Amino acid sequence: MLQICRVVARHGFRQSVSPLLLPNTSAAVRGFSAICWPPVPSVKLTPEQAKSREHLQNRVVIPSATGSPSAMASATAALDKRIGFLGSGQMAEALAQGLIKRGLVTAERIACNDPNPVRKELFKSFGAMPYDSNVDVARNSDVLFVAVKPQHVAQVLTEVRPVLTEGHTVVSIAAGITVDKLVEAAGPDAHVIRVMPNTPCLVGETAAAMCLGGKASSDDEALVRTIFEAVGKIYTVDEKLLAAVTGLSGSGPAYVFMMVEALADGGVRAGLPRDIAQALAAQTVLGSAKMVLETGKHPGALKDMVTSPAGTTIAGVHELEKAGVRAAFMNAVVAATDRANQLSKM
Ligand SMILES: NC(=O)C1=CN([C@@H]2O[C@H](COP(=O)(O)OP(=O)(O)OC[C@H]3O[C@@H](n4cnc5c(N)ncnc54)[C@H](O)[C@@H]3O)[C@@H](O)[C@H]2O)C=CC1
Ligand SMILES: O=C(O)[C@@H]1CCC=N1
Repeated sequence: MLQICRVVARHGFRQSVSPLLLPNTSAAVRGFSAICWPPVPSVKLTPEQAKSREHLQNRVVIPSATGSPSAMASATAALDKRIGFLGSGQMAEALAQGLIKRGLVTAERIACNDPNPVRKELFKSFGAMPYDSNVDVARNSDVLFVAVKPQHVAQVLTEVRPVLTEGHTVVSIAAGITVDKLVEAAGPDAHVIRVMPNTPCLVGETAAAMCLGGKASSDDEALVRTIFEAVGKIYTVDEKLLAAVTGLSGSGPAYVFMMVEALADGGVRAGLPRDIAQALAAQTVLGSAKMVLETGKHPGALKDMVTSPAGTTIAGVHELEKAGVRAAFMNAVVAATDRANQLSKM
């Protein structure tokens, strides 16, 4: 606890806690609520649980840059590359805006095209450079993101193929489109990387994975890593695992947003105002995810730390188990993975 206080003093955080906010175990990692409340657990702990919690309270907490645009912008050095987007839809927008916020590229070094003028206007509104053709985007970029729906990938790559050079790194984010298909459309000399990102790029917290194809080199890989590490985390995996990545983290934000919405609905059903219910739900997901990442503990052990005998949490957990929530999440990931595999075969 003393160490947490020192970190707080160093970073100049102020305590601002509404009396409405009850502490949860995530608070110890977040480093805010834990300071405002003495470590009085809301549940009785077993000696083992108390020890785990003591361990958490003694951690030095380094606050993340996420959440404050200015902090995010200073977190990353600028990249000396121009970035292009073939397709300026949801995922392209999340990535482009995330990269700008992190200060990796300035907006005018982002080129884009889209047949939908509304999308081009939107990109223009945050300073990016819309072009009238995919070829012009390719000519004005070094890293070329293929951000169209899977069924349009071959067409746009075939279009830009004549202007692709050694200097281009072609990055497809399309679900299910294999490296072989990308190389077939872009040409055997293309430096091709497949990435499966997710929309939290926008807030610097993507979970992404990539694999290399064609003439992609370790320099291309390092470049793509730099881009995605500016907006989150990226892992290099075998291509055969990318469908599962798509099912888990590519599609995953949708599952989590549904969970946040449902938790908030539960809060409203139990009498909370909507805005407070939603804020508590989202912060609970954020804090719990940080506890998994920062403590390295098994999620089951962290769950046990919240769950006191005959207490409130186990009553809720019992309902989730009766509804088959674990199987539902597993089935969702497997169904989305299967769909990604189907797309590969189309
Ligand atoms: N939305 C997400 O969370 C994620 C999406 N992806 C992948 O990203 C790709 C894009 O997905 P979204 O952004 O969600 O779709 P989207 O539909 O929002 O964006 C695709 C854009 O491509 C444009 N487009 C269509 N034909 C074009 C052409 N010939 N040239 C240039 N642009 C063209 C469309 O007008 C549209 O604005 C997909 O392949 C998807 O699998 C990957 C990870 C996450
Ligand atoms: O739903 C989709 O097909 C895309 C791929 C991963 C997330 N969204």
